Amino acid sequence: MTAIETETFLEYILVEHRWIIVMVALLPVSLIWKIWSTFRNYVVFKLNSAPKMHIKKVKEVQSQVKAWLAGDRSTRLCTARPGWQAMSFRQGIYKKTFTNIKVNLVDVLEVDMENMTVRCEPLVTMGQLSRTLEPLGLALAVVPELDQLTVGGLVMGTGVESSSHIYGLFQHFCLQYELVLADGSVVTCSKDENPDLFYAVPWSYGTLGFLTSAVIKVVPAKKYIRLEYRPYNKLSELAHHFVEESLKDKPHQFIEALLYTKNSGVLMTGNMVDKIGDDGKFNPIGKWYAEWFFKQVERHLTNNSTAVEYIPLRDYYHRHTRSFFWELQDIIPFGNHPIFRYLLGWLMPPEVSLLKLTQPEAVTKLYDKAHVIQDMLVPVEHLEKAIDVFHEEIEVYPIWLCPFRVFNHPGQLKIKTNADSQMFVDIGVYGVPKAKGYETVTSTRRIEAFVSKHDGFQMLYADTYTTLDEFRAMFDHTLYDKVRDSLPYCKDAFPEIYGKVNRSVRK
Ligand SMILES: Cc1cc2nc3c(=O)[nH]c(=O)nc-3n(C[C@H](O)[C@H](O)[C@H](O)COP(=O)(O)OP(=O)(O)OC[C@H]3O[C@@H](n4cnc5c(N)ncnc54)[C@H](O)[C@@H]3O)c2cc1C
Ligand SMILES: NC(=O)C1=CN([C@@H]2O[C@H](COP(=O)(O)OP(=O)(O)OC[C@H]3O[C@@H](n4cnc5c(N)ncnc54)[C@H](OP(=O)(O)O)[C@@H]3O)[C@@H](O)[C@H]2O)C=CC1
Ligand SMILES: CC(C)=CCC[C@@H](C)[C@H]1CC[C@@]2(C)C3=C(CC[C@]12C)[C@@]1(C)CC[C@H](O)C(C)(C)[C@@H]1CC3
Repeated sequence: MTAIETETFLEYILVEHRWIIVMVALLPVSLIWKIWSTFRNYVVFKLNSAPKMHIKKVKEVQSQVKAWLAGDRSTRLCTARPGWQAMSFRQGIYKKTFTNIKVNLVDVLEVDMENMTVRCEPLVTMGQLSRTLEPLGLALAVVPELDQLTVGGLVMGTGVESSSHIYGLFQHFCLQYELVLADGSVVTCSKDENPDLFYAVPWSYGTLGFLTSAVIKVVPAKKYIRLEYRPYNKLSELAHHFVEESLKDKPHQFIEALLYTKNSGVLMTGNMVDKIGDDGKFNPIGKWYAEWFFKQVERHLTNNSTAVEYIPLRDYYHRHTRSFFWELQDIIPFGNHPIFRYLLGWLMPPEVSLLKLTQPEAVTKLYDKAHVIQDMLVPVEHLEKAIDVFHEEIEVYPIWLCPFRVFNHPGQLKIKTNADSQMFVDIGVYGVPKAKGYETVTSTRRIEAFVSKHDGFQMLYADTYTTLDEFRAMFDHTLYDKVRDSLPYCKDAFPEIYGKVNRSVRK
């Protein structure tokens, strides 16, 4: 990485040898935190008190909003969840000036086996949910892979994973939302009840109301994933098969690809199975001693032959958690070394919140200057062209490729076709850019322009450098504006989406 000036000795250690702080302080504290939250979840569940408490907890949210309403309304509203706890690189500066509403709703409320749904409060995490559903033989239709992602963040933002080519984004398999609005009322919405609000909530980033629960579709789950790895040494071939697999009438249940260079990558297709077959080996990739998943996948490229493995379901869902995709290698460079894995692998990964809390200004500057974290969503037919552009502008590998379907619903994600849905690909670039002449703002802006021109979208947990007009051109605000006009006090209480996601309101 580029050298950056540091002011104190502690800062020097944090920048140049961040792993020391991580090993000495963050990993042990993370462990204590994990033990506490597991214990707390267990007690709450055993006492089964959460469903009864839900209405009371929603009333607490309402009374905070009503107190704001009764005041001079000179500030706006956001959740009180501190920025360092959120699963993105940035923290919202607006949290300091807006009135913070405590939405302390952390529980799984109900699993409805008949209707195949789960009702959750917004702070339920993906890890908690997959643990809850697994013993019941169920899973979310799509499980965004990082354990700490929350239902609230995924509903108000978006979620995507390797089964999204079938089920779509997180919003596409959410059936109902319960919200506290700016006038202090509680409403529920679904495709049949308050449909405008229902379709405007996804990608609204908490600018229409506070989510207090969501009903989400679940699917039957099996014990293992049979995963087939297919290496390619030509981008056009990989892209062709990637698109072909995603568009099949009866596609594999999971599709994902990792590109290791512009022309080499591994396509993975998977299906749930109950038994381990004899055409491949059992690989529990979630075990503490297991090699990081993206490193294991890379080996299939070197072997240059198709291979099959059987992976336990939860291990598969959270396969990128232990190494934060490939981001942890910049923080703990020896994190994948066998000695480290066998001795301390069980402590991994460190809590993102603790990493964020202890991140000095100098590291933030370093990431600003010489690190990319972006997910760009483009119609799948532009995959090859997009990789060319990404290679020229950024040159970061591995690249994450995940196909997903966007259904032709009203809302901010407008597709330019009359068909029921359109296939997209999420191109995830995370790492240190190697492209000559890379400059954060100008290069990202060029990529954003390419994505917009090709009817794509940018994921907004990442930094957007678009102007308000460019942003409004990328995301259709017609329904969103209509809903904001119709909801009492909404515009007083919340800024527009852009006001919460643009680079200048985040640090
Ligand atoms: C309907 C339902 C409501 C829940 N409510 C909450 C909640 O309010 N707050 C919270 O923190 N956690 C709740 N949980 C469970 C919780 O999220 C996880 O179980 C928790 O993360 C503990 O995981 P574990 O791996 O330590 O427990 P584990 O012991 O591995 O798994 C959970 C245990 O719960 C049992 N179990 C699962 N579903 C049911 C059910 N419907 N009835 C009886 N037993 C069941 C499983 O058999 C298993 O023994 C709920 C789960 C369900 C299914
Ligand atoms: N695989 C995937 O799909 C991945 C997705 N992500 C992204 O990460 C984000 C989720 O991270 P997470 O830490 O869970 O969420 P965050 O705390 O980052 O919240 C994201 C947004 O949702 C709003 N929000 C959250 N809860 C509520 C609520 N109850 N009511 C109203 N608004 C709410 C927040 O508003 P406020 O600012 O007021 O708190 C914020 O604008 C999403 O944007 C998602 O796209 C990241 C990695 C992987
Ligand atoms: C749509 C998909 C699959 C998105 C995956 C996004 C991940 C790669 C992102 C989400 C959270 C994320 C921004 C994060 C980081 C890297 C990239 C992550 C893991 C890191 C770990 C980079 C190092 C930083 O110092 C810090 C610890 C603050 C962040 C935390 C969040």
